[in-house]
Amino acid sequence: MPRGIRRKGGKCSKRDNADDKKDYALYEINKDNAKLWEYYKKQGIIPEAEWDAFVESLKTELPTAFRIQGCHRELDAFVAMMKTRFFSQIDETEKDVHVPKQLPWLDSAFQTKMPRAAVRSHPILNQLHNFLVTEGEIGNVSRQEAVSMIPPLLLDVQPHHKVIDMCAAPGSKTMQLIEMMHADSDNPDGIVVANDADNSRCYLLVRQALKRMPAPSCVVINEDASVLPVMKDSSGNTLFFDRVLCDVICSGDGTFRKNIELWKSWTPQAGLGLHRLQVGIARRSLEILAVGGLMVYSTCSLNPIEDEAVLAELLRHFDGTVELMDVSDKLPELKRSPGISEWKVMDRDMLEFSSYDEVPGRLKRPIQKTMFPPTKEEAEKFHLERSFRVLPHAQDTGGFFVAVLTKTAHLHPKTSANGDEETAVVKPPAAKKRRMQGYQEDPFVFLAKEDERFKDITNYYGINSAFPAENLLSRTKESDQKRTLYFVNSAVRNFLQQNQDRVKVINAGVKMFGRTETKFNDCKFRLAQDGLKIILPYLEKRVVEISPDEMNKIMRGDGGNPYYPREKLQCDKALGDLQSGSVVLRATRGNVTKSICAWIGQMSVSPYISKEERIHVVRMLAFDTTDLEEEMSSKRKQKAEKGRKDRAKAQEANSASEESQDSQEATEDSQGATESTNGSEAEAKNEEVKEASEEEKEAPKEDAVTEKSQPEVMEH
Ligand SMILES: C[S@@+](CC[C@H](N)C(=O)[O-])C[C@H]1O[C@@H](n2cnc3c(N)ncnc32)[C@H](O)[C@@H]1O
Repeated sequence: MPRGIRRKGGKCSKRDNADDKKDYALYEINKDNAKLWEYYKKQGIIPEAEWDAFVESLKTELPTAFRIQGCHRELDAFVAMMKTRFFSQIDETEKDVHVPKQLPWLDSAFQTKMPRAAVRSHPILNQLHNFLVTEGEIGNVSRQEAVSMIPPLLLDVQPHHKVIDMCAAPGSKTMQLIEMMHADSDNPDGIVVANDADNSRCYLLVRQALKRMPAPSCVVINEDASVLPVMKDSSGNTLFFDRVLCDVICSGDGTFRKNIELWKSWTPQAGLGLHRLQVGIARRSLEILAVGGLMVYSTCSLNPIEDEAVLAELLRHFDGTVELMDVSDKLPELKRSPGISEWKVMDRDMLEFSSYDEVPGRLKRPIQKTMFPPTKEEAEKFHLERSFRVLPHAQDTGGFFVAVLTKTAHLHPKTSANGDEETAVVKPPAAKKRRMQGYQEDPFVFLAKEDERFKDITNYYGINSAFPAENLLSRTKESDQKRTLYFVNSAVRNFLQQNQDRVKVINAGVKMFGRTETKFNDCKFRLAQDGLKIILPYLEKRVVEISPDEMNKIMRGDGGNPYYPREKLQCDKALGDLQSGSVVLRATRGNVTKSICAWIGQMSVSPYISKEERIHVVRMLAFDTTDLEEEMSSKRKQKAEKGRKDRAKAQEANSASEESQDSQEATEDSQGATESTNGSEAEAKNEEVKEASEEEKEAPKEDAVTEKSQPEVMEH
């Protein structure tokens, strides 16, 4: 099944996986596919001398790779702590035990082999594993394939750029784009638009990327990228992007090492069925690219039909206004193979055609003219050798294809009456817009200047006048005042104001103030940890410095009770004059400062952050967290076990209805690309219901009269 495609309803793929897993347990999977070997031998992509290494590598399990997200200020301290605390303790002389190695082309990323059995039997590997999971939950670590980190690195994203990620879910590259944009500031001027055609995968992106790394610069939209509507900039002109990431849906044959089910199913049809959509998405990407901007086209397929053939068709269509860039000097440590200008076109039965004229009528639809290699003259102009492949055996990774393109002029420039060339024309999509499905999102409503809510907030927290309050919004149809307030930067604000009726917006904004109802304070809004980094520089009240020791105590709670008695804390004096309610506690050790949202009552203090975040704070302030990690890991296991049992029960109950889907699913082939755009409405809705209930869980109880009524500590 093509990468990024989910079969209708998602049920079949889940059951297939379950069956596959059963199969793997009983039999060794046969890592062999005659068509695959024949196809790639004929393409000449792998030098003869490297063929055996290539085959061997595809058959070996992919190492685990992870990246330390660089947009938290303590990147260096974090990496140093990880090396001392874990890497230096690992004894490589033991069987199957490896120290993670830095990726040659990215200092903040590591790759290692961590077989389950070794993790189970070696405490230090177990601790490292728990650490990666905990830090992954709060966005400090991202588990991501090594090669998948390459495309954003070649986009050279700057803080002021307008960036769009055309096929973004589940969002690992979107996170990198955001991270680059936020390298120097928590509130940069640029925008990252993350788009995906699959509605439920948009919510997956929100959950996996933005919940972990909330960013005021990011907006998630749900459109078919090949027919993306024209969007407008703040002046009402066509919106062009400085950077476009086009990491398209593909057959995924670079992922054999990870997706072992591909061994059974792969045929050349996988690539043939996606070529047209890939061209469509990439063409639209170039149409909305600004002159002088960069676009990266990437796939995790080694197939030239999905790679060079798509590029050749783009270069043909854009007729000299678009060029492939020579990026051989970028990421110098990355071993790569240059793109090719000649390749073979074969049908699913391995029948080979040397030109489109040879293709019989019955195959003229699955095999398109644009799949064939360029003519000699075209090849000289196109420089397809500037694109590149990363072959799995070159650096023990997955396989990947990347090309960087730039635009030198608009294809259809529009000339104004006085003769000056205006920006260009981006035509509305040629194809009819597909009817998108999914949950009907509430609108994004910005706070009016005179809004009473913000007046209360300003007085209570001493927010200085430089804070851009006009960038606060709530999600509501009516003038419901009781809602969470989110913050976006000015670029996202302009985007929403101009485009929320043009494209389907799924998500934008960092939670900054949550509604709280207590009789004890004058402000009905508490600070939310997600938005703290942004608002902190503007807060003139309710920020309390405490010692690292006291921060450690508060994070751990008092014998498991999250409400830490004030009488046991030195900082009680510092808290003394403050009215009960939301505060920021700040502690510094060395060059690490940690600020967290908390709630102070008459008698106690409690942190208002997730468990993972509490462990992170304790760790970064140089305290041992082994006990906390172990406790968390055992809770995770219990939860997973319960989930497994619940799923098994549900599966039993559903088995009858699943049977009836079999025949329908058997007819699905690469048409799945179209179906992927439909998503699953029910799934999306479920997701939304889940989000809503999470929100409720977080909300403090109404009108408390006792200490107990303080907000519940979040447990994600
Ligand atoms: C390879 S995945 C993208 C992976 C993502 N860039 C990342 O790094 O996490 C391809 C994505 O394309 C989406 N997709 C498929 N057809 C699409 C279309 N016509 N327009 C936009 N997205 C599409 C799929 O839903 C899938 O999420």
